[in-house]
Amino acid sequence: MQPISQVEGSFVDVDGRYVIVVGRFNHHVVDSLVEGAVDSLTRHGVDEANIDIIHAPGAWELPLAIQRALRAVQPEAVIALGAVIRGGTPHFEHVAGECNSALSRLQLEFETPVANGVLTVNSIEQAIERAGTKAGNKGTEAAMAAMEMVSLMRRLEAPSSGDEQ
Ligand SMILES: Nc1c(NC[C@H](O)[C@H](O)[C@H](O)CO)[nH]c(=O)[nH]c1=O
Ligand SMILES: CC(=O)[C@@H](O)COP(=O)(O)O
Repeated sequence: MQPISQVEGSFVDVDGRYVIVVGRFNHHVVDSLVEGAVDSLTRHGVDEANIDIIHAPGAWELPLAIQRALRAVQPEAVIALGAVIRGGTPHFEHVAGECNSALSRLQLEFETPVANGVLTVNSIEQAIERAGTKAGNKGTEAAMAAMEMVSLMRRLEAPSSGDEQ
């Protein structure tokens, strides 16, 4: 039986341009997500000159900012960072739900990895736990996913007509 072909991304394809788009709301938490993402990219060899950071007011505005960045910058990947923390009204559901749905749609529409580092949590404590304390750093995780997806996309590149073997 032929071995099943397996393809996965690595962390050595680091010559691409990365755009980090940040929802500033709850910035004390989000700042730690940004720090984790930038640290992860640079420690894996991404040149700081190839990292752009774009700030939007909040998670609701992330999709539009990302769409514009995808068109204008044409990065290898986008890393979306933010912190949506449940309050006392249904607003959380709309902000979190619409943001996540749009990130997924943009990823597919532009065929560009949009790593999701947008916290959607029930409390400030949960947010702090996921921004570099006991539950890790979602910014770091999103950057790692972005680098791996950049590598995987390159390995899955649809061969152009001249490349067919
Ligand atoms: N409550 C949170 C928000 N709310 C603000 C919205 O994102 C948006 O900026 C506003 O509705 C104006 O359009 N944003 C977050 O990122 N996190 C929250 O917890
Ligand atoms: C995610 C939100 O919009 C939320 O933090 C706002 O809080 P509230 O629902 O109490 O207005």
